[in-house]
Order: sequence, then C-alpha cells, then structure tokens
Amino acid sequence: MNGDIPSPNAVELRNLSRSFKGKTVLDRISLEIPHGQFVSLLGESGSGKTTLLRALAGLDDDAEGQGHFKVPDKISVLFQDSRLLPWKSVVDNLTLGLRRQDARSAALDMLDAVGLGDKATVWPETLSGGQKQRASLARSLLRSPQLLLADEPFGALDALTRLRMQELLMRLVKRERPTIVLVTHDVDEALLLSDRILVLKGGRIAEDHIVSVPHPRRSHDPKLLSLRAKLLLSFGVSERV
Ligand SMILES: Nc1ncnc2c1ncn2[C@@H]1O[C@H](COP(=O)(O)OP(=O)(O)OP(=O)(O)O)[C@@H](O)[C@H]1O
Repeated sequence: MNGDIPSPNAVELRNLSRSFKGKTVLDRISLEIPHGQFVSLLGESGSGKTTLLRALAGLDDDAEGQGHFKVPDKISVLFQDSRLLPWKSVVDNLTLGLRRQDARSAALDMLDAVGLGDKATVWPETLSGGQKQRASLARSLLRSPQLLLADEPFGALDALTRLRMQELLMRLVKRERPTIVLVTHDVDEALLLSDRILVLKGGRIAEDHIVSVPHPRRSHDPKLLSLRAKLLLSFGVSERV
C-alpha cells in the first residue's frame, strides 16, 4: 500500500557518482529536492555542476557512473546558448515536437508572456541575444516541465538584460511552478532567485543553504547579505562593499 503515497520529492539522488576516464567528478551524491523548489547549484569552474545537470537530464552517455536517481517524466533543459533552429520561425521553434491541439496559440501566448508577441514569425537570427534567450525560455516553459534544468542560461547576457531575464523567470515560475535546478557562477543570481543554494566541491555537496527570504527580494536584505558573505568566503573571496 505504501507505493500509493506520492513522494514529496521531484528529484532524488542516491550515491550518484560520475567519472570521466577514471577521474571522479561526482562522488556519491545523495540529495532530495521537493516539488516546486528552486535550487541553485554553485561551485568553482570544473566542480561538476554541468555534469550533475547532464546526469539528471539523461544527457551523459559519455560518463561512467554509479548510483541511482529519480526525476519527473517531463523535463526541459535550458542552455547558455538558445539553440533555436535558424531555418524555423520563432513560433515554429516553440511548437516543434509539441503534441497538443492548441500548440500554436499556446506558443503565441507564451511569446506574449516573455515580451516577444511581435516576433512570432521572424527568423531567430534577427533577434538579439536577450530575445533569443527569452524565446528559448518560452520554448522550455511551453512544455510545462515538472523539472526545469538550466545551465547558466543568462551567462552570456549583458548585466541589464540578465536582470530583466531573472525577473521574467521569477514571474513565469510563479505561474508554472516547476521544480528548478539552475547552474550559475553568480552568487547574487542564486541569492536573488532560489529557495535553496547548493555548493559543489570535491565531487560532493559541500554546503546546502535554505534561503528563507520572501520575493521580491532586495539585495541589501540582511539575511541575504549574511549568506552572501558566507558563500563568498567559502569560495575564498572576501566581501567587497
Ligand atoms: N565529456 C567529458 N569528457 C571528459 N571530461 C569531462 C567531460 N565533461 C566534463 N568533464 C570534466 O569533468 C569536470 C567537471 O566538468 P563540468 O563541466 O561538470 O564542471 P562545471 O562545474 O560545470 O564547470 P564550469 O563552471 O566551468 O562550467 C572537468 O574537469 C571536466 O573537464
């Protein structure tokens, strides 16, 4: 009978390890992520953030691995580059492979939601970098994923566009409520957006912080400032004013 009880977790990892040519990158990671939680994954370059994300997405055939993990059926992956097909219009990029009767009208609604209502029929190459990422975000969310895996999705954007994208993501997340794992190098982005921040170090989760500050957040919130100082210190960076 206990098989009938739904798990409170969208993601569960049990002793998950991954290595490349004998070099261990992820070392027996165990982790539970409740449904709807927004998790940011921080870590030095090469600490294995992308490897973990790719494992969860099932995109890591090139890695040797052990351990178990459970993820929902409906997953969307958002990359640093938008990966729009250049020979399809923006709206056709969104509807590609989408099996629902109202695919086109749903795609147009989603383009409206990300502020690209007037760009539906143009070619992706005519969009700016920020617009391409918005289209890519719209494509991901249109699939109503239970889990959104995002690998530095705003990494290539200028500071102002990045802030706008963060705001947009929070707005859409409120509406759609997916579980999110966001890989980022940006401590402030993690503090601004997430319910929980994990730090990967030496193939393990070295730190696990719950961010219990309501949205919208202000960067000078004392709780955020104190966690910021802790995180920067763990990366060996002393705080700048
Ligand atoms: N396909 C691969 N083949 C061989 N080694 C790999 C492969 N993918 C990742 N690695 C190695 O695994 C380690 C972790 O890489 P990963 O990309 O997961 O780190 P990361 O934390 O995402 O880094 P960054 O922040 O720089 O993107 C690195 O040493 C990398 O060289």
